[in-house]
Amino acid sequence: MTSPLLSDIGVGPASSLAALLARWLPRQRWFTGQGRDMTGVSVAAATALTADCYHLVVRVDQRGSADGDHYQVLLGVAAQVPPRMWPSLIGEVEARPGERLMVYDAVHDHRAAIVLLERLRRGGSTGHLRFESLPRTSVPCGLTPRVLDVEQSNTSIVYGDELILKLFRHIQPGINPDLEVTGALARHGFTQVPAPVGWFQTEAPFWSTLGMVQPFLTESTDGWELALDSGRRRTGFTDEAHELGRTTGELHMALAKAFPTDIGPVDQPARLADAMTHKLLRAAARVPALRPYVPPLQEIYAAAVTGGGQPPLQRTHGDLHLGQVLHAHGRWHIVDFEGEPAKPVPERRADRSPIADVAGMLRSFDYAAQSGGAFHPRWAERCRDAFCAGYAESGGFDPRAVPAALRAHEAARAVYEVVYESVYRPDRLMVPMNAVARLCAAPGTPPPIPSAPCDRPLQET
Ligand SMILES: Nc1ncnc2c1ncn2[C@@H]1O[C@H](COP(=O)(O)OP(=O)(O)O)[C@@H](O)[C@H]1O
Ligand SMILES: O=P(O)(O)O[C@H]1O[C@H](CO)[C@@H](O[C@H]2O[C@H](CO)[C@@H](O)[C@H](O)[C@H]2O)[C@H](O)[C@H]1O
Repeated sequence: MTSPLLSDIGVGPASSLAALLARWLPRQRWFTGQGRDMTGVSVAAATALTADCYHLVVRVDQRGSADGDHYQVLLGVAAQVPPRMWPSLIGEVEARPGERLMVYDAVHDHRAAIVLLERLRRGGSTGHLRFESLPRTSVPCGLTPRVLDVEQSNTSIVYGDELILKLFRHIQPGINPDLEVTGALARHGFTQVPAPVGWFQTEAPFWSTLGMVQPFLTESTDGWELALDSGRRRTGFTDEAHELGRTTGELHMALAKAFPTDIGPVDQPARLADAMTHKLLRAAARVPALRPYVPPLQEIYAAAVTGGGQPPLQRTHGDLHLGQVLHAHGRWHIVDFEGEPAKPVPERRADRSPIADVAGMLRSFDYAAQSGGAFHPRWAERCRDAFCAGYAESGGFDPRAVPAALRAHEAARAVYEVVYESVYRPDRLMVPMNAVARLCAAPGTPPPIPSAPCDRPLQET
C-alpha cells in the first residue's frame, strides 16, 4: 500500500506520522469530530502522487463512533519547507534513524495542486485513485492555483479564475451528493448550478468521491455578503430575495425531474414530525439551553401534521442558506449540494420536503439581520415575504399557504443550527436560540439562556 518513502516514515497507528496527524486534525475547520476523545489515527490508504506528495485517506477512531471517520489529506514531505508553507506544517517525522523530514498540508503547495489538475485532465488511475473528466471537456492546463480563502466545510482550489476544485475532506462511502446532484441537474439542462467537468474518487479503504471540478464563477458575490451589504447601506434586499425565491422554485422543479420519486406515504407529515422530534431530543441532550423548548417545539411539529396541503417529498438542496448562493452576471447560482455536513450520506441523499430548503433560506435572512449592521427592523420579514412570493411563481406552491409546515421546518432548522453553532461558533449560538424562543413564543415559555457550548459533538446518527 505504501510508497518507499512512506514506508520509511511508517503509517501505522503507532507511527510518528499518526501521532502528528492526531494533533493536527482537530485543529482543522473541516474536522468533524471536535470534542470527542480520539482512540486511534491511522493511514487507511496512501497513493504517491509525486515523489514528495502523497494522497492519504486517514482513519480517525473516536469514542462514541464504531466505524471511524475518514478524512482526505494531501501530505507533502520535504527535508525543509519554505517559509511560505510554514502555516501548513503538520510537523517533523523521523524517516530513517537520524534523518528527519517535514510533513505539511500539500493542498497549499502549488506543485501538488497543479499535479491534481493535471491528473484530472488526463484521466485514468493512479494507485487507489481514479480521475475522470467529461468527454470532450477541455480542462485547460497551465492555470495558476490558489486555495480559496473563505469559511467552508471542505477545501477548494481555484485555478486561474477558470475552474474550482472542491476537495471533500470528511469522506464517506459512495458518491458525494454534491457531484451526484450537480451532475444530474446539468444533464437535465439546469444552468443555474455550475456543472461538474471532472471528478476523482478513491477505491480504498472504500469507494468514495474525493473531489469535483466546476467552472469558477468570476465576479460573483455570495448572498451572505450581498445581504450584509444591504444591511450596512440600509438598502432593500427584496428584489434579490424575490429572484432568489424564483430560482429556488426552479431548482426544486428541476430536481423533481432529475430525481423522480413516488408520491410519499399518506402518513408522511406524521413521520416527518416524528423525525423532527427525534432530532430535537438528541439536540436537547447535547445543548442544555434547548431543553425548556422541547414541549413547545413538539407542539409546533405536531401542528404541521394536521396543517395539510404539503408538497410531496423530493430531492432538495439540503443545506440552503445565503452562503450557498452566488450572484454573478445578473443571476443567482446555487452551489454546495452536499447537504448538512454532519449527516450520514444516505440521509443526505434521502428525499425531503422542499419546504425544508425554503425554511433554510428564511433562517438565513434572520441570521443576516442579527449580524450587526444597520438593518431596518423589518428587513428580514420583507425578505421572507419577497422570497416566498418569488418561490410561488416557479415552485408549484406558495410556502406562505402552508404556515404550520413552514413553522415546523423553520423550527427544525433552528434546532440544527443550535447544535451546529454550539460546536463550531458558540459566539453565534444566540442567533438560532433567539429564533427558537421566537417560534415558541407563548405565555410561560422561558427566554433563551446564554448557553455553554454543547458537551457532545455534532454527529447525527
Ligand atoms: N463555481 C463557483 N464559482 C465561484 N465561487 C464558488 C464556486 N463554488 C463555490 N464557490 C465559493 O466557494 C465557497 C465554498 O463552496 P462550498 O461548495 O459551499 O464549500 P463547502 O461545502 O466547503 O462549504 C462558496 O461559498 C463560494 O464562495
Ligand atoms: O459549511 P456549509 O456552508 O455547508 O454550512 C454549514 O455552515 C454554515 C455557516 O458557514 C451554517 O450556516 C449558518 O450560518 C450562516 C451565516 O454564517 C447562515 O446564513 C445560515 O442560515 C446558518 O444556518 C450552516 O448551517 C452549516 O450547515
